[in-house]
Amino acid sequence: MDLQGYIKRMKAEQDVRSVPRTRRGRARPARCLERESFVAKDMVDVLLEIASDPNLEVQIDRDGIKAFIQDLIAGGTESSAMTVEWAMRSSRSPSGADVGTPSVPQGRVVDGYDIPVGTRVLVCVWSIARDPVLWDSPEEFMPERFLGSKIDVKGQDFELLPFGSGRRMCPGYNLGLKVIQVSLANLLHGFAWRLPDGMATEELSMEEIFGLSTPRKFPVEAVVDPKLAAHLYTEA
Ligand code: HEM
Repeated sequence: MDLQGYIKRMKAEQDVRSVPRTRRGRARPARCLERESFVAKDMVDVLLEIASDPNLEVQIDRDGIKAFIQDLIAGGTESSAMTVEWAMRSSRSPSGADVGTPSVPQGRVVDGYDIPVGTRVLVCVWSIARDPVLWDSPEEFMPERFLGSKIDVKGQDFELLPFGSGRRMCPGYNLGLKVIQVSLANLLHGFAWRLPDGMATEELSMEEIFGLSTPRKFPVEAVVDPKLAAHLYTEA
């Protein structure tokens, strides 16, 4: 199957995917999952087929395919999961967009510096996001600083680049933001969260460690109580 054929098939799949519903109008997760793995297997098949085509304008080899899939898995899971964990700070209702601290390096020519062609330039978005010239109390975790702010995370405001910018910007940013929003909404709507007895909010460590997605140094430990009727936690 060629790329066009694959895209057509994906679209047809999407149409089918929107159909299965429970009687209450909810999507049926089991059927969806089956289809997701089917689509993922298809994608790998198509990539392998493309890799063996000598006439392609831009060649992709098996290592390229592996890197691509690794990008999708790492980018599609850890980045969003880490953001949700950072956002789960007791007694606040933060949103995913509040906590963008990427550590994936990005390349740009730096204004005013003579960078020879071919130089690998890494922009440290970590320090830009903590620059006291740009941010008040940059070391403070203050999601509310973004309330009413015009700065967004879509690569246009260079003070905040959690998804990078330009043509190598994260292609999964929309999915990432939605996953974070839905995960947080469900966690906050479905459960009452508090710190373990005797622990004050200020004691919660905000230290981080170096990693692909800047994980917390210490995982959040919280006490969780259900807020909703029991059947709402098990219904498909
Ligand atoms: C909170 C969630 C996410 C964050 C913070 C994030 C962040 C980033 C960053 C900073 C880059 C590098 C951009 C650049 O070089 O300028 C990137 C690239 C990438 N991301 Fe994400 N990402 C997230 C979610 C996702 C998701 C959900 C997917 C896919 C399902 C994804 C797939 C990718 C891929 C394939 C690239 C490489 C793009 C390229 O090199 O052309 N990301 N991401």
